[in-house]
Amino acid sequence: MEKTYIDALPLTMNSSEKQETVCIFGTGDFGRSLGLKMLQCGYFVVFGSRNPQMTNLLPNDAEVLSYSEAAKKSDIIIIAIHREHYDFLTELTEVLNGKILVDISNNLKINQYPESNAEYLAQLVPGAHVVKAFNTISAWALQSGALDASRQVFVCGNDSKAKQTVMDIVRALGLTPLDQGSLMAAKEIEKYPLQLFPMWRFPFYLSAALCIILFFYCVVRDVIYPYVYEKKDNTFRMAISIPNRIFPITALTLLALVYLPGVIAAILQLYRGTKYRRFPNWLDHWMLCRKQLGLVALGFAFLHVLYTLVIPIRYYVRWRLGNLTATQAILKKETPFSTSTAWLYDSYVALGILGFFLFVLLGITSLPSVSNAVNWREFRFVQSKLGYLTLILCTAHTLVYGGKKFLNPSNLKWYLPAAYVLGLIIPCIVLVIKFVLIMPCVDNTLTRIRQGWERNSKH
Ligand SMILES: Cc1cc2nc3c(=O)[nH]c(=O)nc-3n(C[C@H](O)[C@H](O)[C@H](O)COP(=O)(O)OP(=O)(O)OC[C@H]3O[C@@H](n4cnc5c(N)ncnc54)[C@H](O)[C@@H]3O)c2cc1C
Ligand SMILES: NC(=O)C1=CN([C@@H]2O[C@H](COP(=O)(O)OP(=O)(O)OC[C@H]3O[C@@H](n4cnc5c(N)ncnc54)[C@H](OP(=O)(O)O)[C@@H]3O)[C@@H](O)[C@H]2O)C=CC1
Ligand code: HEM
Ligand SMILES: [Fe+3]
Repeated sequence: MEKTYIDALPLTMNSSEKQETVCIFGTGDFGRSLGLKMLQCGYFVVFGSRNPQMTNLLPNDAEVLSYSEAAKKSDIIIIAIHREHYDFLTELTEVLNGKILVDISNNLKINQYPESNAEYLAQLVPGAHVVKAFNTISAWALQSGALDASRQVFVCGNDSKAKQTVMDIVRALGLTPLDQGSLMAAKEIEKYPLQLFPMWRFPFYLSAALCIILFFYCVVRDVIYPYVYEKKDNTFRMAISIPNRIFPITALTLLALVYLPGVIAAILQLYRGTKYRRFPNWLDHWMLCRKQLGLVALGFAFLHVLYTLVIPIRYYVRWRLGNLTATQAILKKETPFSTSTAWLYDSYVALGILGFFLFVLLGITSLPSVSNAVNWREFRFVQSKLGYLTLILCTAHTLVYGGKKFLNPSNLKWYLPAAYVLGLIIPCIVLVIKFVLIMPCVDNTLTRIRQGWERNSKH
């Protein structure tokens, strides 16, 4: 028989200690991958199968029996079968009674059934202890070892001893068990593998909407307006200069929206005079998505820096510079050096660089390997204190860039101000309110509330 890759693997450790036996129902993708992993981690595995003689894909150290025979061999039975095929388990209630049944199943869509698969299994075999686990791990990741993405195994069950036993197996396989409580949590756990970036949706939709609105705004001001009034074809601006307005303004707006909920939370806590009331759902959800908002903002800031780097090599910039020089040479006219303008340009670029530096630092601290290495106070110092400093620097960068243009009526086109003015609205609101909140009289009250003081305390 040709050597399959399975034979080559050093499957079981030659340990004298008693190998715990685990039974796996189902010899499909997941059953096989989990069985192989368990053998490698020192367990003895018995497979239950409809056709025990078909064992070529299974590790040779494993035993393959009929479902009823296999169930007798172990107190722990992992059901690696689709929920649709559970009904045969009702014929095995005798032998399954008192045993731990591990439900690992997922469905194809959220809320496909009224109850979770694990609760359905508990209804089918009421005498067994059903524990939900492993459903967020993929068979492929188990097999290939590329578990970095999903090392976490969400576990829930009504019998704490049974849950502990399963969590010990999860740890023995080198995975991280997360106790989610009673079997009622199974419904939520079965949703996890079906969700697609749940916390990234709001930031993505918001930034897409911002980019679209800003694109049309800039096209009206920078392309249509000059065409109507000066017959100038500025359509080429849509390649670099308009994106280099859209991206930084989106980055700045999103950055401000990261800190706006903290400010709203503070105002709510001051207004209510307590911290013991839940925030409205929209604010809670917004708070929970701040990391994703911040990282998307950082992405746009990176784009802005890249687009800015290419400004000097753009044909339009070099043409304009060359033209200006030639005109000055012909007219023998020189533009006197203006220190204030030099100051203005260098300072706004310097502010942008410093803002961007801190922005990247925020991004680095949000990497799990870094955020796990700092304590909560350090994390909050970076994320909150330095976060606000980032917002201040980037807002100042934009304000100084706008400089005097801001007040110049000729800058209005069809009464529309320059796009960067729109980008300054939310950051300035956040910074002004934050400035009020850190006033000692306000800050002391807020700190007391956050330490548990209540204005209308009942005790
Ligand atoms: C690039 C980048 C990366 C980021 N990465 C992360 C990240 O990894 N993790 C992260 O959390 N944020 C991240 N953020 C978002 C932001 O930096 C943090 O959320 C930061 O802590 C917000 O600070 P804050 O002062 O606005 O509010 P906070 O410091 O969160 O809160 C201000 C006050 O509000 C109260 N409060 C806060 N949340 C609640 C709540 N849910 N219920 C009741 N009271 C509450 C607290 O008492 C707190 O003192 C990132 C931002 C950026 C730009
Ligand atoms: N694949 C994955 O990455 C993951 C799978 N899961 C869950 O694990 C369970 C198994 O998934 P997977 O291994 O991929 O599925 P497969 O279809 O590959 O295997 C299912 C196994 O169930 C057994 N079975 C028992 N009765 C029936 C029946 N009537 N019809 C068909 N098969 C039957 C079969 O084993 P036999 O022929 O030996 O009886 C079959 O091999 C599912 O609940 C799935 O949601 C969870 C996380 C990830
Ligand atoms: C290395 C860092 C940075 C550099 C060198 C830089 C440089 C520049 C330059 C040269 C401009 C003018 C662009 C033009 O005239 O076409 C500009 C505009 C702008 N920058 Fe930056 N910047 C940096 C970081 C940032 C960051 C981090 C933000 C905000 C999060 C930001 C927000 C803006 C905004 C809003 C504008 C105005 C865009 C417009 O309306 O034209 N910049 N920046
Ligand atoms: Fe969410």
